[in-house]
Amino acid sequence: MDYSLYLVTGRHLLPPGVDYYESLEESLKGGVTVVQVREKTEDTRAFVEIAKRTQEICSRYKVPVIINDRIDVALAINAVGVHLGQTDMPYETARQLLPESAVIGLSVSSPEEARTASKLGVDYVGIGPIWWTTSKTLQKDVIGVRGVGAILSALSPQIKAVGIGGVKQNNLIRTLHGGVAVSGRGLDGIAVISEIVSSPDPCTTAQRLLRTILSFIERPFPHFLFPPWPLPFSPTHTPNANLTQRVASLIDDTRSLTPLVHQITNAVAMTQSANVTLALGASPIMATAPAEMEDLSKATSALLVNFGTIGHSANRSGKPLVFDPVAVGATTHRQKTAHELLNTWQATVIKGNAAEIGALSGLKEVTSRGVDSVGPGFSDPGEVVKALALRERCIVVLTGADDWISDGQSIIKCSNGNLLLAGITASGCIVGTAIATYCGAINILTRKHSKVPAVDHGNGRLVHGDMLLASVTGVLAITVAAEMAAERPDVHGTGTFLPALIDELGRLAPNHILARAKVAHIT
Ligand SMILES: Cc1ncc(COP(=O)(O)OP(=O)(O)O)c(N)n1
Ligand SMILES: Cc1nc(C(=O)O)sc1CCOP(=O)(O)O
Repeated sequence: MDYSLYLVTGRHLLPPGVDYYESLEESLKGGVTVVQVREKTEDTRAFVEIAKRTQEICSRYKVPVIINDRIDVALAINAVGVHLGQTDMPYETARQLLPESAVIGLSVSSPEEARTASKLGVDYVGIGPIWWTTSKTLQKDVIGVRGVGAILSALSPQIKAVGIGGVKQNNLIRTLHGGVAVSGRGLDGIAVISEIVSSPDPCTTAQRLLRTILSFIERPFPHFLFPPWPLPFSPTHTPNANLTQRVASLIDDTRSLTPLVHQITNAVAMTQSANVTLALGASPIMATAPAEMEDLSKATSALLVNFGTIGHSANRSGKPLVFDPVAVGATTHRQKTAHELLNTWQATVIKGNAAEIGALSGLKEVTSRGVDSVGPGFSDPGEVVKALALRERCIVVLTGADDWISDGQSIIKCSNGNLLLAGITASGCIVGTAIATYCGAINILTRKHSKVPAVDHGNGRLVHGDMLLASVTGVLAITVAAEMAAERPDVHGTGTFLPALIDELGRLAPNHILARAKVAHIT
């Protein structure tokens, strides 16, 4: 069975005047790999008739047919198998009634149901509902892509898995990219009704869906979010150059690339963030009107957002998205919003202090007091960032006395900085600004040198370039400049420190990084 593009039929959702069998044939031409006949209102005789004709058409394309719920109909037409819900006939009974070779799938919507399905030894599971859908009245909560990840983590690796519920072309990449277990296991396919059935051109729609699905399922780097291919940034870079050398060069390159960095941030941080962007040689734009987000996402190099709902445009345009979950642990509202956001768009980098990263990770070692962190700190901060990076499929940056950065594989510890940094407002925000600036610069460089199109989801990547390097560079730029500022004779406290910091960021050069950076590659 090839589960890549699993069509569940829905005759009630066909466009007016479109014949079901013609639409089915078009979707098969487009590459649908398995068809489930789902009839909720027809009587048995009509169901059998529809299933039989469906099977005749599918057999011409060598595509297997599965029957929804009804063992008797599956037996009547000698279907390849059945799909059962949690309240349908028990799996064990269906197994006894059906031929040994029959494929049996089960719907699951929680890790517990996935563990039960694993014990039963079903052939595949349908995981959902991933997104909201009107194709059926949902009895369960939407699980989101992170729910898919949790279910896949609980599922036996032998059991195949398709995702279902509200999957459309515009959320397919997020679904496949985000719906991944911590082990790196992803979905084996996507099941859809309306996106194909209601399409005026089911063949083209199926083709497009399949192309994207295959780019993820056959992805060459299954465990990497950002494959560490060598990036020929400039003549000063060699693929094997060490991290500090590459950071130093990126700081230099950014001044000539002048990335346009879109930032949606707190009023208190806005001026500072804009000044830091300028000092790093980039260009800030602090627009907030929702109506201009789509246009801006095409022109900008990166987006930094604390709380907002505009991440989709950046994802669609293939631009890096830095998420700063400011004080996420401080209120239930912020926690709910952060989870909703992370469910619906893909962050490239999440940056936070210990309380923010702890809240997103569900850890209690550090808690929030407003925007600040209180508590003993994490016993193993490297593992905390690594685990969150794996879960959220992005880079995670934990700021503090030491800064910890991980892409889910490597853990990097940076130990620069000065206590005065903690004394100015929005110091965390400006680290986000610097990271977004370097993500933007890397995005420009990668596109320029590897000649990838503006948006290329062909190989399952949302953004191109080494965003781990960008994150380390952002952290080092601020912390090294902070050391330089604090050492100046004209700096006497936080009041004089802030303008000095902007000055030092403005003159920050590769030699400062090379002389001062304290970077440890933990793994
Ligand atoms: C592939 C796939 N996954 C899930 C379902 C849902 O099945 P079920 O829970 O039985 O709900 P109904 O389809 O019967 O409404 C499915 N049909 N296919
Ligand atoms: C049949 C079905 N089962 C679901 C589940 O979550 O178990 S969601 C769903 C409907 C899928 O249709 P569409 O692709 O149009 O959203």
